[in-house]
Amino acid sequence: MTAPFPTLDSFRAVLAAQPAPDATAGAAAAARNGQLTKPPGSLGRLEDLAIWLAGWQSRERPQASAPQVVIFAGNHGIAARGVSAFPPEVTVQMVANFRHGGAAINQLCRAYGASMTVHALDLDRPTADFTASPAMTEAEVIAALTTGWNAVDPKAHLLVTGEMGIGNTTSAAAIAAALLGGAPEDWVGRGTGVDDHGLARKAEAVRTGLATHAAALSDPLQVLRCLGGREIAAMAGAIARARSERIAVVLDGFICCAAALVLERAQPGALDHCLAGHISAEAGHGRLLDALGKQPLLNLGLRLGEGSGAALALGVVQGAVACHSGMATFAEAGVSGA
Ligand SMILES: O=C(O)c1ccc[n+]([C@@H]2O[C@H](COP(=O)([O-])O)[C@@H](O)[C@H]2O)c1
Ligand SMILES: Cc1cc2nc[nH]c2cc1C
Repeated sequence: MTAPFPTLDSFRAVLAAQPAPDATAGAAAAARNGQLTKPPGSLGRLEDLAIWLAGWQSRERPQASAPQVVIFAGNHGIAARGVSAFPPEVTVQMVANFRHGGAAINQLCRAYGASMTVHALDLDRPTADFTASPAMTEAEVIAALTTGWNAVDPKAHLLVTGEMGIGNTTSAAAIAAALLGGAPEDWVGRGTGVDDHGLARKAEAVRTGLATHAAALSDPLQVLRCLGGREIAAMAGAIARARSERIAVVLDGFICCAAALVLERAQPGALDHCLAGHISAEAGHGRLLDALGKQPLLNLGLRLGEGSGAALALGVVQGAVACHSGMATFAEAGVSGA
């Protein structure tokens, strides 16, 4: 299927016409939850998770055995400004590692029974350095959104969007600063491990980028085009497609959430089908999650990206679904109620 948005304005229209969860299925799942052999509420957030997922999947008993992980890779012009601890060639090298099964995300996909696809977006053609000109043309950002849109398997029970892109924490920080305000220093972090000088170069790059594109920043989709990257746009496209298929999404770290933020700002409520898988160690992620109104499932100090924190959270969702669908009711088990 080709994506139904040849322009950013048509993508905006797609976002404005997305489906809602099925309240009847949610109510049926909540009723079942109330009958299960446990004190009411004793499974905490697992109960809410299963009920929420039932609404999106339109079934009383939700499923989580067939999750999909999509990994998008992109290269960034901003990387030439000394904003990463690693050189840009690592992006293409890690794509090869993903394809050979050697990365962390490959192991986590195996652990949780997730399928995984890897999408390298024009790696030999980095985006423009956003301090000087827009990172992407409209055609380029549409192409990346379309790659993301088309990467989603409509049969998946859940979606994780992951990324790989040297320099992309600077791009994500610029997006967050543009859409949420605050100082560049509030949004830049150590990324792959930059020192204090690298951190200062990141803040300076964000400051210059915001000044260069000031006239365009009132439109979230222009923020994505001017300050984003191809893998960031592809994640936004995949998250939007998942919503159109009513597939719930588990968000990953700082870069994934910056992509998601673009959708939320373009269309409030666009992330109702998303949950925060984890809080990453990247400095601005907690503030970003607060702005999205999402409470992370896990806090493990991860700062890897590539969908790893969200993939780990798949295990929690699978636990929630296993309890909801497999437990006996008080009546079935002959257990006395309160
Ligand atoms: O997911 C996160 O929160 C996260 C935090 C720090 C770094 N990363 C990963 O590291 C890369 C970006 O870091 P950097 O220093 O090159 O901007 C990119 O490939 C991300 O997947 C990811
Ligand atoms: C080695 C390496 C692996 C990664 N995976 C996601 N981002 C990454 C960044 C680096 C540098």
